[in-house]
Amino acid sequence: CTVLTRGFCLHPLWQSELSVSGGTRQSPINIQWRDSVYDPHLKPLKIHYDPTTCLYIWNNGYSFQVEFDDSADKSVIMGGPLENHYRLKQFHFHWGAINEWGSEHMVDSKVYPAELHLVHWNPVTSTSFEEAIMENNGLVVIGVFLKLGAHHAGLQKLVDALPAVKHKDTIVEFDVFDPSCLMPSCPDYWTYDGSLTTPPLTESVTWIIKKTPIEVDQNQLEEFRMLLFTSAGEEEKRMVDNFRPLQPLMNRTVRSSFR
Ligand SMILES: NS(=O)(=O)c1nccs1
Ligand SMILES: [Zn+2]
Repeated sequence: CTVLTRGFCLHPLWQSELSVSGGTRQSPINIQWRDSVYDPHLKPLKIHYDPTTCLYIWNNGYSFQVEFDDSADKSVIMGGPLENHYRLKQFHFHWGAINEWGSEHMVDSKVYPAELHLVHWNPVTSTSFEEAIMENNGLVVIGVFLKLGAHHAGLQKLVDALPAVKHKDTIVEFDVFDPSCLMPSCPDYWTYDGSLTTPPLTESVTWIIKKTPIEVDQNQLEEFRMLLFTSAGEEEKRMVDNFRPLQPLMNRTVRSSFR
């Protein structure tokens, strides 16, 4: 490991990708509450997820990901800063080796042990997720912070499936799950224009970061940390610290939906 930040080695995936050359709207960022601007025109976010669109969970070598059937407008979000509806494609998490770090975004330099990303694409301007990745504002990712606290019953169904996807490129069927159960009840969010935080790091994301974290317990976080970056038969490398370092805000303003 050649790059040390926060006292640990960066996963090779990000070592070479620390900053996309010429990037002006990279993610994640540190959200400075006092610099965010309340925008009264921001609407409440509307979320309608159909639990039967859930397909499977798989380990893609840097997180575990739950994939959805996005062939129709069944699991969609709209409102908020959005001009039209967006379809849910997948959700995944980023987390640390210990509870002291793990999230990608920060709030006033406060870091959380983990962060959930719900990834959506714009079916009005693109014909597929893969195409939307390359479109300006082709994607919307909702970020939800996880903090150490009470057991999260909704998350536990997901956690119970993780041993089946311990190794990279393993997959397990996972049907009927409603990710709305992972949303905090507080409607408040920040929003800003950014990028994917894993390759291809394209600057196509409208980020919506929920202000209030959800609570998960120690055992649930430790189950995340039992996953592996490595495939079966390879020398085991625990899947931890799979987050990208902070990127410069540059010429961007973070808007808030709340005063
Ligand atoms: N971590 S992220 O949600 O920005 C993402 N990267 C690639 C596909 S979705
Ligand atoms: Zn992510």
